[in-house]
Amino acid sequence: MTDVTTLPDRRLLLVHAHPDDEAIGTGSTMAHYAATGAHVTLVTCTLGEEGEIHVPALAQLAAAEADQLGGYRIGELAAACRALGVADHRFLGGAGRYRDSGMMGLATNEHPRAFWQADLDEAAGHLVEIMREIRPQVMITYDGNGFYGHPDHIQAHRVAMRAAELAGAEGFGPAKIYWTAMPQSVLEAGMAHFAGSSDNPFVGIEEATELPFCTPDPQIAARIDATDQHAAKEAAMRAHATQIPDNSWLYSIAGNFGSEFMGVEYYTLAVGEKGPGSGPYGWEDDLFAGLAVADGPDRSPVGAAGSR
Ligand SMILES: CC(=O)N[C@H]1[C@@H](O[C@@H]2[C@H](O)[C@H](O)[C@@H](O)[C@H](O)[C@H]2O)O[C@H](CO)[C@@H](O)[C@@H]1O
Ligand SMILES: [Zn+2]
Repeated sequence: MTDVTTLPDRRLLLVHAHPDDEAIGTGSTMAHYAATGAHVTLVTCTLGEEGEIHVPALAQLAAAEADQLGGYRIGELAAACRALGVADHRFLGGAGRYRDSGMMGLATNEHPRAFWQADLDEAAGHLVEIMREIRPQVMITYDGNGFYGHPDHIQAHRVAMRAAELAGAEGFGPAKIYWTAMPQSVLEAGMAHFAGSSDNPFVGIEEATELPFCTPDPQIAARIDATDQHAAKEAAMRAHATQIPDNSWLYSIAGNFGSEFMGVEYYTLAVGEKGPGSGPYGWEDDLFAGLAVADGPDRSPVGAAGSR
């Protein structure tokens, strides 16, 4: 059990569904806050047992074969966390407690240990104990649709929000809760890039507004430009080699539909007061903006110039 008085002033908790999500959606944000002295805790809810395998030599690890992909992805995730400079990583309920449910509608959703089948309060209880220990001021997870509708992402949202409610009732819930998002203007500028990516579950969609993860620009609360950390994010994504082949749609997502923007990540604010921001919609450039710890000694400016 960590003594919170020994931790840095700024403490960020991220709740993700599978090994790879942390890099794709929040890798630069994690690397930035780790590099500037905040304590970053990553909680991953499953081992990703049902994932595809884009490394031919590992094909027999698949769920329908040796069913060893989950264990292998523990190693990929450890390498990704090293690349991001994040040392505090936990699996929700311990490694292997909750199984990857597979894509929505598949029979794997019904597996008795599938995260999609988890008892909400039991799963949230594991996260409450991490919040009790770390006392994060800021939490990041997904919106109610899980960003793109995957059952484990939807469940991660539900569990994270329930845990924050329970922790809040005991006085140690996060003051600000953000959900990952992509602004409509960014998606519209990169649709051609997105349409040309591989293994894309949304292939054929031509209008950005038809993508489930499209958020109108005025609803975005924070734009974290950690472009100086884009190499760390790319290294973390490469660590997830079984999941993210070179031309994967996930590189489009990670790079905001344009690899030159790999270091910029966007969020809506679900809980808490938005702090000072800039631009036409007052986007924050720091997730701790408005909190007493925002001006801590280890704070360094985030939010380079940059148009997206
Ligand atoms: C980013 C993410 O959530 N990845 C999940 C997802 O992977 C997708 C899945 O394999 C699908 O079949 C592919 O078409 C798609 O390209 C993948 O992104 O779902 C997996 C199974 O639940 C999960 O292991 C993976 O981490
Ligand atoms: Zn995922």
